[in-house]
Amino acid sequence: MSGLSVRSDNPAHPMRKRELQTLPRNLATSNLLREDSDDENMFGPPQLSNFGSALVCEKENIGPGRQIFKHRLQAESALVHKKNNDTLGSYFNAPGSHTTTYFEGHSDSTMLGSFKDNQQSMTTFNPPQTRTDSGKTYTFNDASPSSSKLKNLQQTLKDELSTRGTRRRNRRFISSRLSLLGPAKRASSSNTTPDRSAIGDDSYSFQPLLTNSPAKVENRSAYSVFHDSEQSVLPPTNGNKDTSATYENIEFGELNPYQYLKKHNLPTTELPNISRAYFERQKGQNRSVALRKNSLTKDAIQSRLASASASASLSNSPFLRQNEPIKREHSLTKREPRRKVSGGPANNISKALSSPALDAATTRKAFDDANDEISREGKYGIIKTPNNSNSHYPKREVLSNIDINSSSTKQPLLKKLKHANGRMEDLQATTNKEHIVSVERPEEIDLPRNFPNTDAKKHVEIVEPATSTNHVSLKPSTAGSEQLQRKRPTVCINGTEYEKLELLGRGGTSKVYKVRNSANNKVYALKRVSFDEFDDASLDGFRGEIELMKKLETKPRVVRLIDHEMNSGVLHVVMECGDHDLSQILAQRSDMHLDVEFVRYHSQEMLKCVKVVHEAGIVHSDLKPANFVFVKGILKIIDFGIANAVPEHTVNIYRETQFGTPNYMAPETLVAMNFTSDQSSEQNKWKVGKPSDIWSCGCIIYQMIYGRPPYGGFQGQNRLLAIMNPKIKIVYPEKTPSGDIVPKTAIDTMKACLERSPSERWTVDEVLGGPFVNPVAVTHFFIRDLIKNSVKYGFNQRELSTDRIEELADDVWRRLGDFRL
Ligand SMILES: Nc1ncnc2c1ncn2[C@@H]1O[C@H](COP(=O)(O)OP(=O)(O)OP(=O)(O)O)[C@@H](O)[C@H]1O
Repeated sequence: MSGLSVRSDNPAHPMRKRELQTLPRNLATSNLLREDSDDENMFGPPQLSNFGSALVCEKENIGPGRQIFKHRLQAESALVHKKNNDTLGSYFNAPGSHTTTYFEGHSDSTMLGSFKDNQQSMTTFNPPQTRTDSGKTYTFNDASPSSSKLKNLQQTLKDELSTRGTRRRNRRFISSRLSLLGPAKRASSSNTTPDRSAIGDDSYSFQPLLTNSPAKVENRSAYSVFHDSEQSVLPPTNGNKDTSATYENIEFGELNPYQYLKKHNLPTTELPNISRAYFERQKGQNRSVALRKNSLTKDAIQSRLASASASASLSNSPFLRQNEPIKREHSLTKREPRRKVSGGPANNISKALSSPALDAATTRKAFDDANDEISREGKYGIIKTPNNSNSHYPKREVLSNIDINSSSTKQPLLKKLKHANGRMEDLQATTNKEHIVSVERPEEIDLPRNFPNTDAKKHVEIVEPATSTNHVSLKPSTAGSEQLQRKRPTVCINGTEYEKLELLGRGGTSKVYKVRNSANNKVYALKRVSFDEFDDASLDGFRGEIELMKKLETKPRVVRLIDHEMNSGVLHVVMECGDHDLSQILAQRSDMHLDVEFVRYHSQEMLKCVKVVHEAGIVHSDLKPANFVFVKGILKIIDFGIANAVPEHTVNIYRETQFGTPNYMAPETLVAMNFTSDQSSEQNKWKVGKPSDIWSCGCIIYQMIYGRPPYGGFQGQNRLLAIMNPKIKIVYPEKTPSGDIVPKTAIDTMKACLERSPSERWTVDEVLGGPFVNPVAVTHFFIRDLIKNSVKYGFNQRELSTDRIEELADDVWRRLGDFRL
């Protein structure tokens, strides 16, 4: 069952037929058919019209218990938008819909829907089955004889609406174009409606365009005036509604629709039609091209496989592989608008290759232009006239004879060609997967023979020995390192080869290297001292150092001697290698705040080294931070260059030369030297002893706390004079330059080490056991117990001498040391 069913309360009413006959007229006069209605009105909510009014059910006509149905909107929408009667009918008369029962009085309806069998629908609106016009109610029934008329009416409405929509879109499109033209252009556009009489009737023909009604044809034909000479541009349509067919045979050439329109001075209203024809044609062409390219790509793959198996290197050239499967489609390139590229073929190539949006067409054009340039210049041979329009590019057999070495001037262009081909190959490799791009065969060029095998230049051997300049070995770094190793100097000491790795430091007469034993690959420090063979004093000094190191080689706090050799004015001493010396560590912390624990720990380590030397009866006499090195975390003493064995029970020894470092030298060593006028041999000797090393240790502790040695503020010889001058006292600020508080115990220790009188200085054991280096910790319990015992002791011993109190203090102190909290 289909169709619109309108039913009145009285189907036999005489007014019914008449009203039905007047209905189309009402529809025609409704706003739906208004000529000048715009799209918004057309497709928006329907306006109240006569027809719309007719859709309103009068309450009295519906009957008691029935609500007035005012869904004009739905009714009109249904009438306008439903395209077929089936849909329309199903909309109104679908099973279970509310229309049937509505008029049977068994259901109720609201604005949101109707009720049937007490079931409410919130989604389906009741259609306006009853409509009143001028107080009359119409009932549409499928069985009505006017059903066919209604169908026709619906069809007419639909046609009109679609036509009007198309017209509206055209107007919008054209008006936007016109707005771009500016007033003058718009005026001329509108002037494309010339007065026939004024122009001459014979020179113009009127072309009926988009229209459905004769009246519109007449009106619109006024906009379609063309000169005779342009008849072929826009052939007559003979009233054909589908105006796109009018433009089927138009030759656009390289023009786009708009250019075509402007060129032929067509009215802008025709632009949509021309565009439609233009794009329809493009669509067909694209489809055919895509099919052709797909087949070409398959050919290309097969060709590549074939060329890959070929032994000739030239046939493996990407340049040739690229061109082999190419078949030029002349019509295709003709269709594509070509860009004008300035700067010649070279620029074209570079632009094409440098373009981030490199595509097949760009690369192809660069390739073509390069070939064209080669051909024009004629440097590489005679250009053959293309045999046919589909063969414009050189054949691979011809290119195989090109000798790029025959002329140096040819190389840049050929390089460009190769480069372009490489890019084209990459491009094709990519596009082959997509089957959308074909690469065209370049124009045939007859080039000179002996074209070199360019692939041979690119050949890279991986494993073979280097026989050519292009050879690349897998082991360049290994070979390089071997060469470097060979270049490293080696020193042979007592038959053992040592390879010099780096310079660790240098002294007054020596250089110390980090070396590696070639036999066992162990790393050592090698001290190399140059001396005058005939300087007996120096020779004795070096021999004495070696002897001391041998004597102390078992001591863990002395750097271990490995080997030594002395000949030809050079002393080589191999010893265990340290990581950092103490001077490097102090320099690293120069900008840092005072760390008492750091000072305490390194003071301990240093004094332990000195203790070992002193216990061996040796005075180092040149202690300085640089002479202590950390070997695997243990501070060790080095450099016994001016050290001397101190005879047992001897406090001081005297040396004839002074090599010590002034910053850390004890005053007694300087006072004893010949800064006096007396040059006698006795006074010309340096007095050194164990207390001198303690002074040096005091200077190093002072530097660790205050950042510089005690007399570090003096420069040059003034420093020596200041050290010797007893009136110049060493200051011990309570705070460091950076404001850190210096512990009292640290100050006391420094004072004890830097006593001007050697006999008043603490020994190494005293410093090691001192409150700073070896602090004693007490607990609250210990203090409470101490007080308790003291009170008891005092109660019994009312009289206590100072000495007795001192004895008691020493006893407690000793016990605290043993207690070791
Ligand atoms: N065994 C070693 N391990 C690591 N580094 C060392 C070793 N021996 C010396 N050095 C480094 O080499 C530097 C110089 O060595 P050394 O102290 O023997 O020369 P020197 O005392 O300046 O000589 P001189 O006594 O002639 O002044 C040291 O400051 C130290 O940094």
